[in-house]
Parts: sequence; C-alpha cells; structure tokens
Amino acid sequence: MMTETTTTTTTGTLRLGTRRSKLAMAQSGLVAQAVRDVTGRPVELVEITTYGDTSRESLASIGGTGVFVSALRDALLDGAVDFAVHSLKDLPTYGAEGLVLAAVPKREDPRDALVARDGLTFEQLPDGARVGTGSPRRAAQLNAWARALGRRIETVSIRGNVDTRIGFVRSGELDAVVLAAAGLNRLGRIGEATQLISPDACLPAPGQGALAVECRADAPELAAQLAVLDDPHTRAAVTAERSLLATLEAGCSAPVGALADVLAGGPATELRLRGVVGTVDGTSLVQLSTTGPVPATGGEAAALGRELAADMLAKGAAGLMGERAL
Ligand SMILES: NCc1[nH]cc(CCC(=O)O)c1CC(=O)O
Repeated sequence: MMTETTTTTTTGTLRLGTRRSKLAMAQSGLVAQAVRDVTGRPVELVEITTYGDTSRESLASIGGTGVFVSALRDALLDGAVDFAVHSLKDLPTYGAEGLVLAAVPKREDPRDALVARDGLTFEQLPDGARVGTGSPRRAAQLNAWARALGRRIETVSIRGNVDTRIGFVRSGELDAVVLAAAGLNRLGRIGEATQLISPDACLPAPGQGALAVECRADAPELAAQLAVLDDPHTRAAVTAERSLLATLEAGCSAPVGALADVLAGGPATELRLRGVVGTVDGTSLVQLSTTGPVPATGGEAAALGRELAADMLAKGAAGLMGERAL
C-alpha cells in the first residue's frame, strides 16, 4: 500500500472471542500476544460459552456439528468480537458463510500423550488396564495397539477438561488417560505425560495441535494483519488432513486419524499424509499413507487428502465408521 490510511478497522482495540476453559484461554493468550506483536494494537479477550462447554453429553453423541465453535462464530457474525481462536480439530470441515480462516499458526506437537499411573508407558500397562478417552479414534487405535502387543485394554469413555481427565488417574479410578500433547504443552503440564505416543501407533485427529484464527470476510484489512501469523506448512498439512476427513464424510467424533507432515531433507521436500479409520474395538483398521510435493496451493493440499480418502474408501473404510455424519 502506498498511502497510510487510518480507519477504525486497522487501529484500536481488537476483541478476541475465546472459550473460557483454561486450555482455550492459554491458546487465545498466545495468539493475542502474537497479534499485539504484529499489529501493535491492544487485544482484549472476550469469553464466550459454547454448547460443548455446558453440555455433559458425550462428545461422540453431540459432536460433529461444531459444538465448541458455533457460539464463537455467532459472536463474530454479530460483531460482538473481531476475531476468534479455535482448536483446529474442533472446527467443522465446512466453512462458515461470511467468515474466513485468516491464519493457521505454526502447529504445536500433534501427538497424543499418555498420562498413566506410576510412570507407565502404554507397552507397560497390564492386561485389562482401564484407559480413559472419549474419542472413538483413540479407542480404535489403542485397542488395536494393545492387541498387537498380545493383550487387551478396557477403554472407558470420559469427558472433561484436562484437570478432570488427569484426575481419574490420580484418584486411581483409571490406569491411564490419553490427551493431546499440545494441550498439555500449552498448559505447562507436559511433564505429567508418561509417554508421547508415536503417530505410528496412534494417528492424531485431523488438525490436532493446530489453532484456527477466524474473522469476518468483510474485514479484509484485519484478515491481512492476522495472515502474518499463518504458517504455510501447517496450513498445507491441516488442509490435507481435513480434506481427507471431509471426503470420508466423517465428523470430528468419528474414528478417523490423519497426520500430514513435511518431510525435509534429501533432494526434494515432500508432504506425507497418513490416514486411519477403524472400528472402536480395534479389530479392523484401514491405514494408508501417501506422499506428494509440498502443495503450493490449498487446492493441491486438498487433492492429496481426497485421493487418500478415496483409496481408504476402496479398502472398505466406510463400513468401519459405523454411523456416518449426514
Ligand atoms: N477434543 C477437545 C480438544 N480440542 C483440542 C484439544 C487439544 C488441543 C489441540 O489438539 O490443539 C482438545 C483436548 C484433547 O484432545 O485432549
């Protein structure tokens, strides 16, 4: 831009809409600081309660429709806030009319983490160990992993914030719980993990560890300012993962794992995409991987996800997912 313009859309305090959980506040605080740094504008956090925060139903029963996201999107569209921060894995694969995904900042650790009693790793859990997770994706892969080790685990459906979930282990009610490493990192509690689970054993949820920064489509100046926070490799990776999820027509509570990572080194730099679908009991999994050049466009990244999903469907993925979301 050749001229300097001073309008209300590029100066003054920005209101950041956030969920009020400790984890959401930590995530939003990180983005708020980054936005202050790049824009020089004050940022204030506006707490918004979502249905996912108030409902005590299992996520598998209420999930798939953006339960953590809708209220934040409404606040954006109403003009109550200027931009919002979501966990990308909670964001529905369909976009929202009138909103843009202004930035996908550099991703945190995408892996799942085990928090077990007595410092145990997954391999050290005894036969019949009780492992808490509300995620069909984690249950499917952890059950399959246990079978491969020649034993069984009992997956127990739990919900709640990080304190509540780790509390089940501290109280002795469960032998272990599985949570996103990114959440523990952002809360400064990664030291409580007894194992970072290799994606070879358990692929994370599409978008896990990444954040989404959304604003209104009619605020292009703000979108351009927020875009400075975008990390192109993270955006390409999560675009491929979410395209795989969308092509499988699965929601965020379906037993679908996906992880794209940029393989650097060697003559070429490639994007690898791995995907898995399974039955919750872990008796059958369809797991496939593909690589392509690092996508230059969102369309190319999405194509990689669609292709892998088509291969998975050809191998029977649809039959393993049970109820498909719409
Ligand atoms: N399903 C809820 C949710 N959404 C995002 C995270 C963690 C942070 C992230 O993945 O970025 C969590 C908690 C968890 O899975 O342990």
